[in-house]
Amino acid sequence: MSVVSQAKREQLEEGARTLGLDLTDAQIGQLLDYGSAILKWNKVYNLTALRDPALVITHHLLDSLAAIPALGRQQPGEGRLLDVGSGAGLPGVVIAICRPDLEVHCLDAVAKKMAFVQQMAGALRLPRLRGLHARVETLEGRYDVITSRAFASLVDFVDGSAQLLTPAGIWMAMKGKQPDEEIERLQASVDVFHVEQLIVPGLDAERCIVWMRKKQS
Ligand SMILES: C[S@@+](CC[C@H](N)C(=O)[O-])C[C@H]1O[C@@H](n2cnc3c(N)ncnc32)[C@H](O)[C@@H]1O
Repeated sequence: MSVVSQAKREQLEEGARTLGLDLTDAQIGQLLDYGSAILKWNKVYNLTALRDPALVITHHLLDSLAAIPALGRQQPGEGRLLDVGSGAGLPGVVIAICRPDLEVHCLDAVAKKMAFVQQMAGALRLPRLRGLHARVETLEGRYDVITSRAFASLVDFVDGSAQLLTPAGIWMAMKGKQPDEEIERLQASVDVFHVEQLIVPGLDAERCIVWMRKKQS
């Protein structure tokens, strides 16, 4: 853990506490190692525009961690989760660290980003994490939760992944400002059952999760 210092550990621990997360030392260590790896391998894999470790903590790690309590309320038990357009593995790798009960598949159309996620699965000893290289429209499988962060419009996210969601499954779209226009453009077959505002420690920006499911006919 060379790039991220002790000061960053404290920043992450304090942020996690503010979010009400009771993470173990091992999980904090995995998160810091992951943040360090993003910066270390950035030139090879083209993972992030950020260069400052403090910003990786707030904008990537804490921003993703802010969704963990909400995910726990919607999916308290085990299941299969797909993170679409995952890039460096956000939020999928953070979810895999915090929720070892879930099988987490990160998906991206860019092969080298998923090579990085697969590398993280080994380095961070996360046997239930996988990096999948494919376009979402062509993927096969069934998932209980499908997430995305900074991926696409809600319509494109839902249309592209509907074939992958179990009948009782839920979509978790991480967004900035509440996307009212995108919500209006969703098909009538999609039920937006909750829009949840998030506060990210150290980040002065609007964040929300749009929770959706298929309407039962
Ligand atoms: C803006 S990045 C967001 C990455 C990450 N979720 C984050 O929050 O930092 C969007 C990602 O979606 C991927 N992507 C775009 N279209 C895709 C598709 N049809 N199927 C899978 N991934 C796709 C891109 O390669 C890119 O890595």
